Amino acid sequence: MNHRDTKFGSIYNTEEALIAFDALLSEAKASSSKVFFLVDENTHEQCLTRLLPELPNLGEYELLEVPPGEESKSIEVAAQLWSALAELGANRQSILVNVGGGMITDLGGFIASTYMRGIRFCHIPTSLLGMVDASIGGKTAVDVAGVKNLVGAFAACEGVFLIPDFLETLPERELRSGFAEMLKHGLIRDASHYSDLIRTGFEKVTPDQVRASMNIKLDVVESDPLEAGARKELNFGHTLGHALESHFLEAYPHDPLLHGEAIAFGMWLELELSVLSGLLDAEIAKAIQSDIASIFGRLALPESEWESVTSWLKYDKKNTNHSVRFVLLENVGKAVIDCSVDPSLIRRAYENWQAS
Ligand SMILES: O=C(O)C(=O)C[C@@H](O)[C@H](O)[C@H](O)COP(=O)(O)O
Repeated sequence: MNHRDTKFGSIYNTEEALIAFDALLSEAKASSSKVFFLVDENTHEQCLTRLLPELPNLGEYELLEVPPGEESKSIEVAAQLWSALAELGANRQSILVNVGGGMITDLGGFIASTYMRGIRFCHIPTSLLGMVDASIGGKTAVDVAGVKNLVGAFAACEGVFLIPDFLETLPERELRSGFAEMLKHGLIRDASHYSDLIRTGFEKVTPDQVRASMNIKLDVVESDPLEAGARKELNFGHTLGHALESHFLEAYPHDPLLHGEAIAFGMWLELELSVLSGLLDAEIAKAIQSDIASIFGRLALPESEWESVTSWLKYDKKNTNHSVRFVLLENVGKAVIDCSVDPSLIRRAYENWQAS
């Protein structure tokens, strides 16, 4: 089978994914393990209804549904789901199947790894971001007090079943959001992956490119599963990106930035910081920043809002002794972790961004 076994579960690709998932269901049926699907309203309608008829071994199952959007990735929704699992008779033999984007796989992974101190779970990522990033590597989390992924745990799932056909169900904005994480993989580890993606564009992303991006993430995660060092590279664009995302969730709850959009702007800013810190050639940064702007547009952010954005930096998990640590680039494909940056440079990066 064309799959890759990892410390955080096996990854099954394309044609093999349905067969492998059906085999898991068959095993669950044989051992009378109760199966629960976690979906949001969109993935229920557009993905689960397409998936279920393809599964000859699907027996009885229970459905858990949450509203779409980052607001569902909360401790309150997690508590409702724990209660629902208990009421529906979930036990240590049960398996939770998370069908959705990053919000569903982060949330579902979190409730499964904590319910009864951990039940089996697997992911069927339906968004580009879920496929190349969120479903891989065992990070589970909910947002607390507005802080992205503040509470969670590393937990291994039974498997990630990758069905690229689900990309057809995605609105353009979601596809573009996931593309940001693919660009990130190229920027931190593989210049040719980056150029290939820029040549293709997010609208025409191919299953091969999805697999290539996923494999970059897997290589990083396998080398440092618990983020003691190299895995921090995957946080390029996320220090300021998460701060932007938290600010928008708080200030514009009905029109927040998507995760990948925030990360794209975060990467623009952290490229600028890489130049201002003397690590990266300004021309190289300018070319990538122009790629980012042509895909994600520009974001006008008044100074008063920038103050709010920077106030979220104190919660970043990479901080050391209360000092913010960035992941910067010294070249395309070469990231540097644990970079401390003078606050005046962060301010200049913002000013240059707004003037660009
Ligand atoms: O898997 C990782 O490690 C990452 O940092 C990948 C990120 O793209 C991803 O968004 C992750 O969920 C962010 O994690 P966090 O540790 O910064 O909350």
